[in-house]
Amino acid sequence: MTLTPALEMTGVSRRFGTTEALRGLTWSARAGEVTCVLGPNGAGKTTAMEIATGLQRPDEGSVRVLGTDPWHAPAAHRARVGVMLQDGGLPQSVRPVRLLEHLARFWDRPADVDALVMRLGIDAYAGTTVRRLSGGQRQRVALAAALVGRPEVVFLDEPTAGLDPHARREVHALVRETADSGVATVVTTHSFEEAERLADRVVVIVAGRVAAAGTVAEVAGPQGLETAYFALADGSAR
Ligand SMILES: Nc1ncnc2c1ncn2[C@@H]1O[C@H](COP(=O)(O)OP(=O)(O)OP(=O)(O)O)[C@@H](O)[C@H]1O
Repeated sequence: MTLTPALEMTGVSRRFGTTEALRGLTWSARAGEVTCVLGPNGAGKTTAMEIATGLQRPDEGSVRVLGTDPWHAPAAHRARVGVMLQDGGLPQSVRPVRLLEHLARFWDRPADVDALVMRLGIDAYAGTTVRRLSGGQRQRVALAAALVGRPEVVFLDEPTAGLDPHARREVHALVRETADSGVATVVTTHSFEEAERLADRVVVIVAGRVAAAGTVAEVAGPQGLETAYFALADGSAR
């Protein structure tokens, strides 16, 4: 495990017209750890993920992922970063296994597609095009797509939203293993239970700023994560 964070965001601001989505956001994530990002709807979590993956440019502040500014990063950097965003962005008319095999060819040392497919239960609907999959099935394909390149840093935006309990358990195990293999694994979630179960570190974003960050025990304190979260979210008015 390295001491230099795999991700460092310092003083990042991002405006959309009059909306200040991020207001001096400062946080980091380390290799070999699951960092869970919590925060109310509209707090800026997705914007932070999109900036970290180079899809958006911050108006102010500094961003380093594996030591590189993601906005100006070359293809070789992007190959080291996996991302699963909300709404997936998957091509619609392809069958899932074919899609994953296609994606795997972009990398020198991809994950074993068959193993990933079995692991996430994608084999059960291998013959169905992405368009016809349920939300949860599509979610699992998007997760597999984020991991197939064996990234060093992975951003998973609400990877278990809408999943049934079995799929959620499998995703949790896969997220844990991914982090244990040395990957900096950043997971946004609205579930306290998920954060308590998965997170090595928690970052709570409220109104575009970090309201608290640390281990689950540090952020939760004696009253538990849920109570601490509501105190933070209610205490930081926009
Ligand atoms: N492209 C955009 N144009 C205008 N406003 C935007 C855009 N993207 C995000 N916003 C606004 O920025 C703020 C932060 O949005 P963001 O999606 O990052 O929040 P979030 O924490 O991911 O929310 P959720 O939990 O609902 O996914 C919101 O007020 C949102 O309306």
